[in-house]
Amino acid sequence: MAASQTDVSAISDALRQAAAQADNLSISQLLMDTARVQKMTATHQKLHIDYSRQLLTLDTLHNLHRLADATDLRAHINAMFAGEKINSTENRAVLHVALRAPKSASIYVDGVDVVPNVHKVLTDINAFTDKVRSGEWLGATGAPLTDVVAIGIGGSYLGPEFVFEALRMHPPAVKAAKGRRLRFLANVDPVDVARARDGLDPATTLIVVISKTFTTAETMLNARTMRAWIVDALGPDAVSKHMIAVSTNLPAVQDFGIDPANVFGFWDWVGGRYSVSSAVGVVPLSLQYGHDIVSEFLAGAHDMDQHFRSAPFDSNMPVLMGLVGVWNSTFLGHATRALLPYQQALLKLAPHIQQVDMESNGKSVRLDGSALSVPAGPINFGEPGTNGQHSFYQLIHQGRVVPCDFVGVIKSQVPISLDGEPVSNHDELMSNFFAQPDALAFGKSAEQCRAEGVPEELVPHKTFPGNRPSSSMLIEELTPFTAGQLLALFEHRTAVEGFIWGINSFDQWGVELGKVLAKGVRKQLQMSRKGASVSGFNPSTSALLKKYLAGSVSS
Ligand SMILES: O=P(O)(O)OC[C@H]1O[C@H](O)[C@H](O)[C@@H](O)[C@@H]1O
Repeated sequence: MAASQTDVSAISDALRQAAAQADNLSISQLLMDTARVQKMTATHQKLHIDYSRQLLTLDTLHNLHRLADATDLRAHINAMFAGEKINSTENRAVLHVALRAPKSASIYVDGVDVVPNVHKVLTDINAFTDKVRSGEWLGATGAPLTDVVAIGIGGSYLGPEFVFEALRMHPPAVKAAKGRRLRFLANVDPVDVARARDGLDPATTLIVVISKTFTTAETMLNARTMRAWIVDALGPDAVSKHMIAVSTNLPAVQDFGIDPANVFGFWDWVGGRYSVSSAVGVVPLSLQYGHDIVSEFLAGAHDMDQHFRSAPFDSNMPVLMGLVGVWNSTFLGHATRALLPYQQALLKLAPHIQQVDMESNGKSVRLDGSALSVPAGPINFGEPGTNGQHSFYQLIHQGRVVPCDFVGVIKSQVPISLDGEPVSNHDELMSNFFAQPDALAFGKSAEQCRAEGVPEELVPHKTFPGNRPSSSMLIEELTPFTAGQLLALFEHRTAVEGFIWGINSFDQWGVELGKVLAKGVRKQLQMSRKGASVSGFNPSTSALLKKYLAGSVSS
């Protein structure tokens, strides 16, 4: 994939020049150009995005598209879908798209079509989860397993929780989940263990241990803790009825003592943060909602995969969002971006996308190991609106500039209209969704404040600079299908940005060092609990450890 370096440099120079002059642009004026506004939208089925509030002229947009071409974006996308080993530091393919491909598709890795294996696992999951849900699979006491604790962390937790929450109040999902509970246990903190099993009875609980590697320290300790909870209550033989696993490491699962017949596999070409469409998400979500709902979710993700793969770039949602991201991050120099869903069901979207994006693109070197002049991916954060408005929006209106992605839903999953109220609850929510992007874009001048009679000494405090970029996305309805589309859309935005930056978005070496250092601390704590003194750490860590071991901050 030989991108033309000359073209990339020339186009980047043009974009840098445009960025240097961006202060002279006014979003409020750009918004008066109807043709531009129409051009800066894209609709795909029940999703619509409007990025006309970006500090972006049509000329600059054109140059961003040229940058995509010069960096061979199309070839990178094709290579990903073709199963090429684009995760070069781990020599792996990147094929989460294969997890939602239809049976009729063929995708080869090392000469093997992976699609039949994907569908074999899905069929096995459907058979197992049907048995649990119907009461054919019973616990050790003969009671049905109505509750599930899904143990896993990072990619083995965040995606499944996002989908679980997105569908919790979706009426068909509510019906399908009747009488069932799904809890997640991610943190190794004993408080999280207590929260996960609070009110649950081992006799009616199924534990799903989810770990790609089956070596993650937190997950393994939580698995042992929950196994002890089952064994203490029901005896050792109960484990085979009450514990199942999802992993790529079958020997380790067997060593742990889970029946190999109750393990659902996936593959090294599924990155942890891209694994919600694998057994990682499908097992807990099917236990809760049944496989029809999960199939719709996978179909939605597949639909977005197809759109990403085949739509022309000027109407390709993930590509357009990625180009906007590159513009804001690399050229305008914004270090952060906010994801602001005006939809409580999407409360776990931002936490999930934080991992998808920051673990993928939080890199400082290119694929060839050479240093980037500026780090690649931005800091992502977010909260549902309107909650965020009462929390951090002060900063995004009058403090630092944070490009925002607003997400709104047209039809509520559960509409409420109170007699006597001027608007429905959902209209109230959405009034804020429509108002905030304009508040950011237009701001409020000192003159406007004065015209309103604001006392002169308060004018600087009540002025809003405006000219703050955002995009607004509308989803017709939040369903399993659109939740799948949304997930894949954000996954692919991250890939687009990474491809243009020339980095490997699919490894995560940056998480290793802390894990290694924790081993030394763990050993020290173990020895110190038997009387050994603290040694081998720097003065700061030694002092902190001594206080911890002494149980007091004053020692
Ligand atoms: O699924 P596991 O192997 O337990 O890994 C869980 C998580 O831990 C790792 O540290 C990585 O940062 C994540 O990408 C991964 O999803």
